[in-house]
Amino acid sequence: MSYDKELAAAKKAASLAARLCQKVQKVLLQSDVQSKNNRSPVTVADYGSQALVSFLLQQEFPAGFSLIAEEDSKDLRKDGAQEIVERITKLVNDSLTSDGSYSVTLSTEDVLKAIDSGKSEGGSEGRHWVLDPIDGTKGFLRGDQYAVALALLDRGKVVLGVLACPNLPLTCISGADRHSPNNEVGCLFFAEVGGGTYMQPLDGSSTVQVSAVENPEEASFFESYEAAHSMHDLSSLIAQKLGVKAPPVRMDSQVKYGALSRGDGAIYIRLPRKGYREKIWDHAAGSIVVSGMDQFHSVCYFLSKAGGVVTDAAGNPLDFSRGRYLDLDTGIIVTNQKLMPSLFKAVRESLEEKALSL
Ligand SMILES: Nc1ncnc2c1ncn2[C@@H]1O[C@H](COP(=O)(O)O)[C@@H](OP(=O)(O)O)[C@H]1O
Ligand SMILES: [Mg+2]
Repeated sequence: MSYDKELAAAKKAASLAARLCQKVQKVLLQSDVQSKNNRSPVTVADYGSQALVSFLLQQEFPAGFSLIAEEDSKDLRKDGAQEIVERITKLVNDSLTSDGSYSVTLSTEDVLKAIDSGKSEGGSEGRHWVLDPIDGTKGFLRGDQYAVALALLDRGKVVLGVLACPNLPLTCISGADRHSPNNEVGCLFFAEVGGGTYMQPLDGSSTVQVSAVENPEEASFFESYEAAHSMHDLSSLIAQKLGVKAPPVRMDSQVKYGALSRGDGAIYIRLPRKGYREKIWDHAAGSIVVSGMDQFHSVCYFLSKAGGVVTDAAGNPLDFSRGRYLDLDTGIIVTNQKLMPSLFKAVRESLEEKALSL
């Protein structure tokens, strides 16, 4: 089955949302940033991105539309939030107008409704879109990396994924190529089941060929920038056992999956503390961008030769069919098939050494 129409719509929606985010990141107002009740930050760009993607996908695929997305409009419907809702609405309408192919103007209520369309519970039946409107909000606020991450599930499996990464350089971010004179940023990664993974500039249309990591021992490994999101001491022990020489590359969001898919690194280790529940929108698009690659279509020589794998820390594939959460007891490991056995050995030994269980 082909998902070409869905992929084209997803690329367009994620690109437009990324443009909205770039605009906000450039001139971030204090009032643009709010705090959710779990105390994590949320911005007008998170809401605007979700409203925009939700609206565009619903226009395109109205029948049985289902979206699982991170944000909801609860805080925006509270007293005193009118001004921020108007700001979000203007951002969404400006983005639609800037594209030229839409002649609609959304009301504030349309925008709130579009945000709330993301409340689906997902599951193993039917099709569900999965959206993180800004993955890496903390990175976004720091002026660092973030991604608009959009995927489609069909009967519980990820069948396409798009990662819009506005601040990721077009060329390799680690190793010898790091000092490339080309400092253009903005990448769009996309993958469709059976179709391979591609990357193109966010504001262009030609595919780019990126450099490849050839020696796994020299390859960088990736982890979260935020120490609260992943145990850095444990991943450093794992890397040491593997003999990885390069220091870890710490970055926010699923940009890590995108960068890994093109060979900027060979390993991504994510080891949250016990009790944290991973959400499907934080991994759906990234996982297919890495694992959707094959020898003929991938932009990445190193991973494509070996094949990208995304599993939990015990080596099981991630299960996206169980609703909004991944419900893993363990962390997430991303690598290629060749490195898998030695990496999992190092993971097991390190967990034992730190007296942590899988
Ligand atoms: N304590 C925690 N442990 C693990 N992940 C966490 C966390 N708190 C937040 N996160 C998730 O980490 C995501 C960012 O990923 P990364 O750690 O790779 O930069 C956040 O996405 P949002 O920014 O969309 O909220 C959030 O979902
Ligand atoms: Mg988010």
